[in-house]
Amino acid sequence: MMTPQNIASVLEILVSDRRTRIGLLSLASLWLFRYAFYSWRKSASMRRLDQKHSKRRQLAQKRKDIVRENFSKTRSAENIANRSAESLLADLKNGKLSALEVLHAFQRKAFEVNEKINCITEPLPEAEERAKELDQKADKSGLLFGIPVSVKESVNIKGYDCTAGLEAFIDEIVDEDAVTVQAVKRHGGVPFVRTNVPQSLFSYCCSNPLYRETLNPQDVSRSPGGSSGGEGALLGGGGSVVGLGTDIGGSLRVPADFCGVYSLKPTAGRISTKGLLRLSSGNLAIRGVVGPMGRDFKSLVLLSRALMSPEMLELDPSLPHLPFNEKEFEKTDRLRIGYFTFDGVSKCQPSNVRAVMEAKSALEKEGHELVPFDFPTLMGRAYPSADYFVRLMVADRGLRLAKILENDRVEPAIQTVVYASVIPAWVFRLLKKLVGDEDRHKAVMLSACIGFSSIDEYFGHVGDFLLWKEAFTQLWRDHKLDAVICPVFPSPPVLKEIIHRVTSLSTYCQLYNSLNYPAGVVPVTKVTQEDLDKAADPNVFSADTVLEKLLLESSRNAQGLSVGVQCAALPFQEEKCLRVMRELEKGLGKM
Ligand SMILES: CCCCCCCCCCCCCCCCCC(=O)NCCO
Repeated sequence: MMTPQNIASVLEILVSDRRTRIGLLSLASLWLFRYAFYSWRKSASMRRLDQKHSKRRQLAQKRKDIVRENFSKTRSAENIANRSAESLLADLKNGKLSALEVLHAFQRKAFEVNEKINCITEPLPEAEERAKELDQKADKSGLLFGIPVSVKESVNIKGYDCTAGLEAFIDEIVDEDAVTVQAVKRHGGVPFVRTNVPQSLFSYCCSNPLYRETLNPQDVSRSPGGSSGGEGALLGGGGSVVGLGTDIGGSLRVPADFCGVYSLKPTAGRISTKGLLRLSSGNLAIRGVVGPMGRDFKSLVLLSRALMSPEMLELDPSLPHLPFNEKEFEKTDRLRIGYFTFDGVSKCQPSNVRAVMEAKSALEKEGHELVPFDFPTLMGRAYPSADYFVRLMVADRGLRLAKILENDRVEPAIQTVVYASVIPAWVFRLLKKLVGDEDRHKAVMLSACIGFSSIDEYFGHVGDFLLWKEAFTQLWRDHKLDAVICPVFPSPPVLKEIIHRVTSLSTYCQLYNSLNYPAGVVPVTKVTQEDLDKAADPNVFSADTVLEKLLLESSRNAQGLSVGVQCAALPFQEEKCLRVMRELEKGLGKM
């Protein structure tokens, strides 16, 4: 038996022998040398990385200086940046406003907002020339003529690197604008700033080692959400009126909800994704999309029209020929709309349930029929929807992401994906057995960590996923629904300290990515003290899972923050989706 005495005597024998002593010493020195070498190599590579970041930030600063000098020449025009795209467009077309003065007003405002919440990565100095060119034009017919448009950093802009905060892409200059940016330009839009994102876009945060953290314009202790967080924050802060974001699991919708603005996640295949950072483009089960965001509803519609215009279709002929259908959007007949406030996975706090119920009343006021659509109960349980989503999102067990991040600093939000990928799947399989299904969020995450042991298993899973999608659509048809309204997120905007932990709570958004249905966000209400009192009362609301408890903590002092609602329609029915959003706006008295 190994007692301390035994060990001591073995050690004594070992060190008493000269050759063993030399051998042990050599081994120890070798190990020390190796350790020192790797530590030196790691710190040298981190120093190189810091230099690379700092050089890139200097370039962004240079661009800021150029732009600041340009807009400083024009007098301050706060009232221009406050106006909707529709009202600006009218004056740009009748010549009361020039594209250059509108651009300068938005640049000034965007810089002002950026000082407080760090939402732009850099401005686009070439916007100055573009605005001047537009001012020389006799033909002012574009849908976005002279309107400044902000663009998420991961959307390609010719002459810039699109990094998503990843070291691997710094200084990789792209040679063509994304199709959506080209479409914006064809319609006379003026891309003017690039907005911040979380590292890799694979989270609902908005922080990366290169451009650092963006804060929520409504409350700087909170996150603007992600991944189109810089966009949401800039729009919510008033520094832009329309912008481009992307979404594979809620990235257009969570930031819109958290920042009190509007967005539309289109059906994958409706708007061209050519020219987006290709991080998850190989995932054909859950497809990433690019879509519009707006400070107000009409501005959102304006950009939606441009992004679904014949001009966009001409730029990407691989898409089905479905130009924006004005007739469908303008229809006024009575709609049958389903609603739900629990998806079977993430329990909504009282403020978020109330938002849906107020949206329901608003739509009823406009003459529409609202019916409960309790799909989790009707389909057995909704747990599979979240489970399908996460498992398919990391079907490679995060290996691709881990490889891209090999020489990078890794943000907390994606550390789980990167570090869990080196742990064998059987460990998670065992853990899942031990933990069970009671904590729904833990169970979903553990499923994701297990991944697939063969392509055969993966194909089988995708096959089941397709059947689940069919069953959902059938249920929708059985209920004769035109659309559905539901929460965007289960709580008000989240504190920045915990935003990296909410991945498995964003199930209301992920649902429509799994289904590939269009879904838009409308801000409906603001959190009240009464909502918070109800949330804190265990007789009214009980948080079930560890993460729901965390969210509840995070909602303290959230009074006054915006809460939105999602409106969804069947695939390729973006116009109907926007129509429901319009009806909701009317019912809420905003139009
Ligand atoms: C061994 C594998 C470890 C995985 C553990 C962690 C599970 C993560 C589950 C999946 C995460 C999915 C996050 C999706 C966020 C999407 C945000 C978004 O919409 N981004 C836009 C991209 O254009």
